[in-house]
Amino acid sequence: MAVQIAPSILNADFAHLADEVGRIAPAADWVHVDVMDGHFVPNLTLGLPVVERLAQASALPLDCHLMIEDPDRWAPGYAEAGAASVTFHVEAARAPVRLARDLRAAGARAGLALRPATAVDSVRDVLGEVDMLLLMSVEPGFGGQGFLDLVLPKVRRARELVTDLDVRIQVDGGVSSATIERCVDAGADVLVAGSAVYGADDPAEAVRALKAQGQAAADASWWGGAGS
Ligand SMILES: O=C(CO)[C@H](O)[C@H](O)COP(=O)(O)O
Ligand SMILES: [Co+2]
Repeated sequence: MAVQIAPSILNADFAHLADEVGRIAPAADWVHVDVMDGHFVPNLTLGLPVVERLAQASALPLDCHLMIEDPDRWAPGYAEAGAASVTFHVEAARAPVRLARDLRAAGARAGLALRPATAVDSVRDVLGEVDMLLLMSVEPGFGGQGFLDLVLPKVRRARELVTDLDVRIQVDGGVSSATIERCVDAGADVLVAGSAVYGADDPAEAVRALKAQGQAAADASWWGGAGS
């Protein structure tokens, strides 16, 4: 299974978003768009109108990470706006199964996100309804935070639980050349990297380097190639 890199534009220049996506487009698999509402997390970023225009302007598929309250109400709009993947937090959703089905019906991949303190086993019965499980390795809200090692056993557990399912495991927060191997070795196959990519002189080259490092770790891992 190919390891994928989804650079987060959280630390990109918001005045030139389309250009910033263009800088990673030659190397990235997705562009990770962090939507924050100032309620679910103590930060406010961007919303539906920006995502709608970015989906039209971007050469990459949009991987929207919704850190918002009431995703049951708002998330399907992101799928309709053109996001290829829409991930909502289980801590905020009232009806995660229905919402995942709504997202898929709207043509998007459905993702379920867990804050660092939320146990993977709490969503095991829902995994058959989603395309991706996002495990946060920082408290959501800000880029540039230190990686929380506590995510690693959660990633391993998640990889065990999706053995017979077509579900990607995404790790988000503090992913860099110093942490990516541990994430992939545990079982992650989609890595979000914000500051490690946009803080580099050559963001596309940073993505290529992370991908090569991640793929080598996957090939050597206990689960390597086991996923679909
Ligand atoms: O969801 C997020 C924060 O809530 C971001 O995707 C994440 O923090 C990426 O930035 P960095 O790689 O700098 O940690
Ligand atoms: Co994110």
